[in-house]
Amino acid sequence: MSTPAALEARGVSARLGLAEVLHGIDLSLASGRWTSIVGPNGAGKSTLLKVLAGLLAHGGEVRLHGQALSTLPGRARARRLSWLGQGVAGEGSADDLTVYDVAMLGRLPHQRWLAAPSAADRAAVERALRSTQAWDWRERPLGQLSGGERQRVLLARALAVEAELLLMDEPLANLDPPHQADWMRTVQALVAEGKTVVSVLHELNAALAADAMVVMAAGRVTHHGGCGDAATHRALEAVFDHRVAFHHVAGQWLALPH
Ligand SMILES: Nc1ncnc2c1ncn2[C@@H]1O[C@H](COP(=O)(O)OP(=O)(O)OP(=O)(O)O)[C@@H](O)[C@H]1O
Repeated sequence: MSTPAALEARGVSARLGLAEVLHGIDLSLASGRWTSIVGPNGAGKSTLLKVLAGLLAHGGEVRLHGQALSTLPGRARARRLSWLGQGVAGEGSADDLTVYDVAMLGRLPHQRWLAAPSAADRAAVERALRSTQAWDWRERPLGQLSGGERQRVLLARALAVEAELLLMDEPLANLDPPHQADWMRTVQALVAEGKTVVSVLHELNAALAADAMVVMAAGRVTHHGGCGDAATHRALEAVFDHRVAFHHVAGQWLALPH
């Protein structure tokens, strides 16, 4: 790639329980671009994203703009790298918090210990909640929201960090079509500002709108290339048992299952 790498994985392996689920992954993700990670269930996509975020013990090395992630102090890493995980309702201790306070959690890496939020923190939270159209619910507890509403609040929390790099695991889960389109516009705006976005996506058509795609199967990267490249489409066909076909419609690639 001609653009510099925001994130690099070198010889990365990872275990969950007794099983090794990532095997020798080498990857270089371009800065200022949106990369989608796709592959069948169990391929290791979420595990790889957690390793790239520094959230999971692993073999090998992950570098953020050339610096080993393991050498970055936690707060500095949390300011530079924002994480949106799979927010399953009822599993989080945040359910009793208001929407506003959940989004404010995204500002923790910017705040001094026990300090009250600054005007900049409050402005970032308001911007983030407004951009995901969650501002009107700011007084409601997270636990009382629908799945899609909750997802928009968790996205706002990730945006409120205002990090240079955003890692998102299935960000479109539970979102209705207009809010999926809004998410894509948000990502495009972030990339236009020079930020780097990496997202695990099951929705192939959304994933094909990215700048680049990482295809995974059985704990390995089988392909990394442009979303419009024939080689990328062949790699997707291979990992999905030749049950997807690609069509170029109205200026964009669509993948249809068959
Ligand atoms: N605690 C665990 N112990 C052992 N294996 C696990 C554990 N958790 C997950 N795995 C296995 O690790 C592999 C990778 O899981 P991962 O969640 O990274 O896959 P994924 O590509 O994100 O899948 P999906 O598309 O279904 O979300 C899977 O085969 C899964 O069964």
